[in-house]
Amino acid sequence: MNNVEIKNLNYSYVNKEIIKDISLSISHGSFNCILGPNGSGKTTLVKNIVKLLYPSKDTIYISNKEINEYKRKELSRKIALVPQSTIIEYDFTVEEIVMMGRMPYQKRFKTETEEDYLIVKESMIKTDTYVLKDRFINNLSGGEKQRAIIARAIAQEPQVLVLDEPVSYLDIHHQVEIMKLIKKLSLEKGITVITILHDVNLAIEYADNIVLLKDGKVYSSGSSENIVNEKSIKEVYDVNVAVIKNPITGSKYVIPY
Ligand SMILES: Nc1ncnc2c1ncn2[C@@H]1O[C@H](COP(=O)(O)OP(=O)(O)OP(=O)(O)O)[C@@H](O)[C@H]1O
Repeated sequence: MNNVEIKNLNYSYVNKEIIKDISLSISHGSFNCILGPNGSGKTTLVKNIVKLLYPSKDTIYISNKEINEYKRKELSRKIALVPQSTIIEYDFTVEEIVMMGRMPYQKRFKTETEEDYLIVKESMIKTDTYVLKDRFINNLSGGEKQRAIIARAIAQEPQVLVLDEPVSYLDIHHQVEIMKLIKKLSLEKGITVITILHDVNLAIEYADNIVLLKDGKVYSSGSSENIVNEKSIKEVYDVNVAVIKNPITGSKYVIPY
């Protein structure tokens, strides 16, 4: 069953065409990585998928329902975004930020329930942010803040989790922890993951499906076995690479030279 279906999506900023006739079928519970050079349209594509930008009618379907037919709160229960950077104007604590993930489930003028607090606590424990719960978000390091934003998205209990370069600010320990956590959520809870990554090798390790974007078009899409090779990486990123076998995992490993 497909969870996210994109049909002939085009998107332009003012007069500049960025997304050019993209079609993708993303199956329920799969782990998808979007790769491509700077400016190739990755963020613009995911902003369309979460309706931060407005895709034209009949181009994006979430659980077989056209995205424009969703009410905002209903869509927020289906799909959560971890953006590339998050600016928070006011001094909220980590716990308050993560609680914001529960807003799509709360009735107007009602306070948080015990269940909300439980889910918020679990989300913080999973992302290693529980120890930070009373700290102000704007006093945290980039990586700590990023983990809190991921906790907020998890607290949203989405069916589709969309992440824009979620590990860019993280040290190697937390990179691995967060990628493992996202993979676990995908496997155990059947969450569909769509994540932008810059690290091709990380994508090879975690993705069921890789989408290689070039100039706003899908260059290729499929398993790393099928689509990652010297030619595709050269054509998409304009860099020479050797693709070897990872001695630990047995999967492909890309070395630029
Ligand atoms: N709000 C905007 N108005 C006009 N042009 C924009 C806007 N946002 C992005 N662009 C342009 O659209 C193109 C694609 O940008 P996008 O952020 O989608 O690329 P990306 O692949 O995510 O890049 P990166 O890897 O650098 O994050 C770029 O040329 C960018 O300058």
